[in-house]
Amino acid sequence: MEFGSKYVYMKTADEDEEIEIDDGAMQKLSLDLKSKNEDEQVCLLDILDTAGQAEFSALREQYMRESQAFVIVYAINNKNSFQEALDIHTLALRMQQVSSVPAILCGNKSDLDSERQVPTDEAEKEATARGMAFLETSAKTGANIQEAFETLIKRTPRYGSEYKIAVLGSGGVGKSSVIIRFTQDMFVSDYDPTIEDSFRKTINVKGIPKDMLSPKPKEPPAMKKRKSAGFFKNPFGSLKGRGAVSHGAAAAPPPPPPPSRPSAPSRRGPKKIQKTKKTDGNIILVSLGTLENDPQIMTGDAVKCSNCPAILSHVSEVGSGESTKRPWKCEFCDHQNEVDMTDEEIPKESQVDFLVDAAPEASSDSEFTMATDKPQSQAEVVLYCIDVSSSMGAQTALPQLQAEWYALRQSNITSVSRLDCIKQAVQRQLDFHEIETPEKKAGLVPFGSIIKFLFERTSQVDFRSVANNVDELLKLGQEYARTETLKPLSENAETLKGQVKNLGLAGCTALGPALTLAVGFLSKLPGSEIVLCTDGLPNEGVGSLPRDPGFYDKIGEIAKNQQTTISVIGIQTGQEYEIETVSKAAAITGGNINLLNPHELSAKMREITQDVVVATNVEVTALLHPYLCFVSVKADVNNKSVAKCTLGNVHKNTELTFRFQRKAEFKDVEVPSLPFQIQVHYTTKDGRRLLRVLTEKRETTVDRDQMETNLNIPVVGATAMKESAALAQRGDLVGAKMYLKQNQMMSRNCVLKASFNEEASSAYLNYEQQAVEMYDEMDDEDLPEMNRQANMAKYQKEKGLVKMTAAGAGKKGIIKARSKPMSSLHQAKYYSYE
Ligand SMILES: Nc1nc2c(ncn2[C@@H]2O[C@H](COP(=O)(O)OP(=O)(O)OP(=O)(O)O)[C@@H](O)[C@H]2O)c(=O)[nH]1
Repeated sequence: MEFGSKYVYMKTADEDEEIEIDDGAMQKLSLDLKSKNEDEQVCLLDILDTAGQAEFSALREQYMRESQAFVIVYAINNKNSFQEALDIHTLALRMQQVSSVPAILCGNKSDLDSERQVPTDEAEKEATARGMAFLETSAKTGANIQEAFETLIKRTPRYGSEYKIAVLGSGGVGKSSVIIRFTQDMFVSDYDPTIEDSFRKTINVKGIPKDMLSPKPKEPPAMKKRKSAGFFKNPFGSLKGRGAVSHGAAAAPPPPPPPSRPSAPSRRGPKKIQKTKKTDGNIILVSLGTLENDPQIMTGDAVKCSNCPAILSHVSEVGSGESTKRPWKCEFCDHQNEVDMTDEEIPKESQVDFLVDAAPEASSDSEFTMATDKPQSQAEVVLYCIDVSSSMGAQTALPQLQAEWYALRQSNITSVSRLDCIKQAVQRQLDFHEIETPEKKAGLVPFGSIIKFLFERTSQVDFRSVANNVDELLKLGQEYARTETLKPLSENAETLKGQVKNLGLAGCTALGPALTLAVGFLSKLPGSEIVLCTDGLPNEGVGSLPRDPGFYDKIGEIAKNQQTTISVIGIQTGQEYEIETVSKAAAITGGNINLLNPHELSAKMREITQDVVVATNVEVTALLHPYLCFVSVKADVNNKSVAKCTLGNVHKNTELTFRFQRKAEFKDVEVPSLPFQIQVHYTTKDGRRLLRVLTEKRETTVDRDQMETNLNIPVVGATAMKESAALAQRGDLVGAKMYLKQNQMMSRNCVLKASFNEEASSAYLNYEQQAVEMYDEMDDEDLPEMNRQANMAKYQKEKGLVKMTAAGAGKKGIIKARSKPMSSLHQAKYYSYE
């Protein structure tokens, strides 16, 4: 549990001041970061860790165009990676259409000198000839890591304190390791290929040459276009056109990058002034991904107050007395309880777990007996529902860079079909699961005008007569679950991969029926997942668009109730309405929604599997002291101090935020501190039902200054963006913009009052950067309002924002710190992909 401010701000809704905000473009508030030493500059590095594997290289084009400076990495014990590093440099120059670019070539893994394949002098000579700086580094020992980034900064023209840097190089050379060593001073020895990650770090650099400090006053193209850390993964960003789509035609050259928009609004009328109440730091943020961690289970049951929902915790004061009748005055409602517990049974930590139900024994007489001997456990099944309708045959031209890259490697691929991309992506996923989680069961549900279940064997589903009836389709799915066999990947991965390979195009798009059948099939397998891959033009049976948009809410609810997650991988077609409608089902179940260029499919598939379900059937109760009430969450009708929400499946990155304020009727009561409690009921992967109780006590204040100076900017920022996105999605774009601005102002005050505390300012700049981008999207008059609203989905769901906005180094790397090493088998397979 994290709070928006160190202090609970004790003002009621009516009491606090109003401010006036205009709806003009959101400006970056110039916060000039100054170092105490004159010859030193504060530099805020926004570092992008890119994918090394060719599989993910479609995104490189964007990095290369939009970054200001590059760290190009090879491994000294890998000759090929050196050659590739040089090729990457060549492409970077070509993409930026310049003859030189700020870059440093890093020969990483210098600690492995005995395996050296690239002589130092050869590499240095090449780097010098190409105008790059050069250093040999070791992420393992830390040698030259800091120096590498400082050297790069000294060669990069300074336009404000922010530097956008991309780290490029082949797979496995140590790009992520170099960044993690630099930002967090640690070394991660396991290998897990990166898709894309962002990190931030502020450093002071001495001795930046004068010509870099006052470069020509032209804005580098890079600075405007590249999204900041954390928002580069932009599922809906493609609405604005990324990559070119052509139907069956030969490769078309990609469109030129969109010109950067002037920041001043051009067509808008005079600025509107809005009066609004000041916002505050009364926020609680709960990261539910931690449910994955091993629970520290208390002996005995949770002890409840007999008057309110509170549970006895480490902040409770339990009097001494006979062991069976010890007094406990509830810190929430003041009720005098008598409890029967020993000192050992009183929680000592702010977070404790209680066992509610042991894992059910596997029984053989369950209604659905799967054809394996093992009992079906949680999160063990993933169904890929794959659209094979004729529109999936449309060809997409490869992005320019990727085409050049292939050309460089003597392959003349210039375009691929949507279905080809999906096939490749699913095959990779099967490979991945086969090695990493061989016990997992996977099945394919291709759909066009016919629907098949491709599990151990192939069955064509006879759904025609019930194509327009959700209940009948669900039933049919359930029937198939009784008869169809899903075998673990260790036994049938090869068969499945063969089936994927042979998928062919087939007529119309019975998307709704296929999805319903899949949901029906999984009805007795809580924690399972459906990955729906489609270009989103459903035109047969339930869910046909535009006839039946309500279907997607309905099927989403059904899936959520049975604890099935639906994720959507939508292909960019220009028909965004359809895909957004289909995606509602995913939003309801807490699944991922991605709309993307076909080239990014495998990356997305991988991302989905990395964002695993950590707990199912999750129910959260948040409890405030009766002096306080929740704002804008569904609080208990009779008791505004209790909020409940049912979340279903929870992923590693699921976060909940609550806002609260003082109740008007307790305006004059003085109280030095107040308790807060979050109770989470959840089912673990091994089937146990647990209750996690988080309790904290916080000091109060009525002094706005004290509350503001002690803000937790990452928490405030993350909440502001989420809530603002929610407002925009509900159609209140103006309210959303005001809200964002207001929080920006409050956070800025914090930084100013905290007298330029480095951590706070760096956290602020990070938040501001993201908020300005989000604001610009809401303000984008080139986009229809509906699309602007829809764009906000990504902000609402944006993962790891808090980690990203954390002061100083982005903490994402730590989250990424791989819990499980990738097997050497997987690595070998991974490297062998063409
Ligand atoms: N000995 C040694 N091993 C390193 C060093 N840097 C990275 N490694 C190891 O090399 C492997 C790959 O490192 P990563 O940082 O994941 O490589 P990457 O370039 O980000 O790889 P992709 O994500 O595929 O692009 C890991 O097992 C690291 O522990 C180093 O300086 N010395």
